[in-house]
Amino acid sequence: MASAAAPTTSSLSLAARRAAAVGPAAAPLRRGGLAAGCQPARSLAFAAAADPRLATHVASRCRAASSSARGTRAVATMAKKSVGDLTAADLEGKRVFVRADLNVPLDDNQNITDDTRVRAAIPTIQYLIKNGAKVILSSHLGRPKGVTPKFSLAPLVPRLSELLGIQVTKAEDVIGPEVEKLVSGLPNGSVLLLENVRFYKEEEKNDPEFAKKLASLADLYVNDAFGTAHRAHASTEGVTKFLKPSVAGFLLQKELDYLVGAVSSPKRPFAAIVGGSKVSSKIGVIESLLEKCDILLLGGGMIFTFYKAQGLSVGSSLVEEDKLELATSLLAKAKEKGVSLLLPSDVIIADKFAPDANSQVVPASAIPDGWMGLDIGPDSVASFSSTLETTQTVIWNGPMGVFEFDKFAVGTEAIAKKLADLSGKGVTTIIGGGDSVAAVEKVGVADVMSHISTGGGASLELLEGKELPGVVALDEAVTVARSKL
Ligand SMILES: Nc1ncnc2c1ncn2[C@@H]1O[C@H](COP(=O)(O)OP(=O)(O)O)[C@@H](O)[C@H]1O
Ligand SMILES: O=C(OP(=O)(O)O)[C@H](O)COP(=O)(O)O
Repeated sequence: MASAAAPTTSSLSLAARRAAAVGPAAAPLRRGGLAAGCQPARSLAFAAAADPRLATHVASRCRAASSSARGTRAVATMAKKSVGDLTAADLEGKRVFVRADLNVPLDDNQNITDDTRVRAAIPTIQYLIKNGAKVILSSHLGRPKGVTPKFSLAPLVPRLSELLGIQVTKAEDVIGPEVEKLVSGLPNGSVLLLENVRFYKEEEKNDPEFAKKLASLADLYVNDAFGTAHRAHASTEGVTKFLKPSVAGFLLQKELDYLVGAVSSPKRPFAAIVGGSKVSSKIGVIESLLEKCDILLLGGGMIFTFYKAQGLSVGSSLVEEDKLELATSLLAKAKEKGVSLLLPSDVIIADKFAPDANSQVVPASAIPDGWMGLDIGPDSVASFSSTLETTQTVIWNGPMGVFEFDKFAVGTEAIAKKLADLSGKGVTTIIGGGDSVAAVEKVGVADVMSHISTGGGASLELLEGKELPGVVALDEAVTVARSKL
């Protein structure tokens, strides 16, 4: 069984949580894709920052086009009414319940150590306050069991106020008379942050009575909590039954545009890079991407299960013995679908699972007993890089090696730099949450990527082709496309 254990996710910060061609050598690439101008390329992200309504309209048009062109259920059902569809006439003086994902990492002194999710929540809130709404902002933080002071949302207030340029008020509770009093005193264009919604166990139980109480605070609902959209909780799903309209915020919409829209109708060639520790946790993603991509590059701990399935010696590398058949069938499936599946041709091996392990580069077919592969080697980096040069869209999920150890972060960092380089050349680059986001941030190239997901679990579910309850519950924007399905 596996002898190399990956660091546990709980030991990492949120950010950190947060080739030998063995398939067909050079299978012909499928062509096709969506009409020009309908790719959610970087220009859309910039447009969203400058004028969210513009981005909304471009994105809606693209989603409508992709739905009718391909008739895919996932794309059509993800076409949701947007906050950008609401005007000042809809919003002025209205109480708007905004569910955001402000689940940020805090240090021992309650300082925010990564404010990505706070910054990502700003465009929606800003749009609402500019249009005269009264924003009732809700989020969870951590996984508290009941009221737990260290999980209070109080540390969020200064950063939110700074980013919004107004003083955000905070309620001491989530529902109840005190909160109602604060809401009734809100002036237009203000923000009231509710306390951690998970202080109520009814939240995660999606209790209808609790959802009704949340809803009673407001006139309409905006869900911008992408990172929590895979949870059917009272503030993400239940509340929509009592508030109309229920619409998507700009962040949620952008995540869907990239993780569903760009992946369903990519500019081709479309490459997927999948890494991480185990093949078992990425089966759904690999199977789903095999239906869509032209090229699949595999890295991380999972490659050793593929090597072993092909009869190679893997030393004491991470192997899932019960997934050998699965690995063989995934290779066969790639061949059948005409997808170029590349495994690394060389690896960096270590004599122990530790940052100071002795290491050497060996061909994938020559891992000695007692040594374990912890990163992809230089030939693989070169080969993956030249393959990526041919692409127009790349999605990446999972590191190429044990990037938490500097010695074995080289492959992951090289891929991050390559994607940054391609992004600069107009390739759509999507980083699908989890540890690859941490790697991109570590290399300092996060800003140049087309899209970096703010949700690990949520992006994984989307990439597996699942629908997210927090999205499904929102009002539809496109009715014509649905009726064609
Ligand atoms: N060769 C390897 N052997 C053991 N663990 C690995 C290897 N390559 C990567 N990992 C580990 O995989 C973990 C990330 O896996 P996973 O959680 O599946 O990815 P993600 O968070 O991106 O979805 C990292 O902690 C990394 O150290
Ligand atoms: O951090 C989150 O998810 P992620 O770790 O999968 O990115 C979200 O805030 C969801 O939190 P949860 O997994 O406690 O529901």
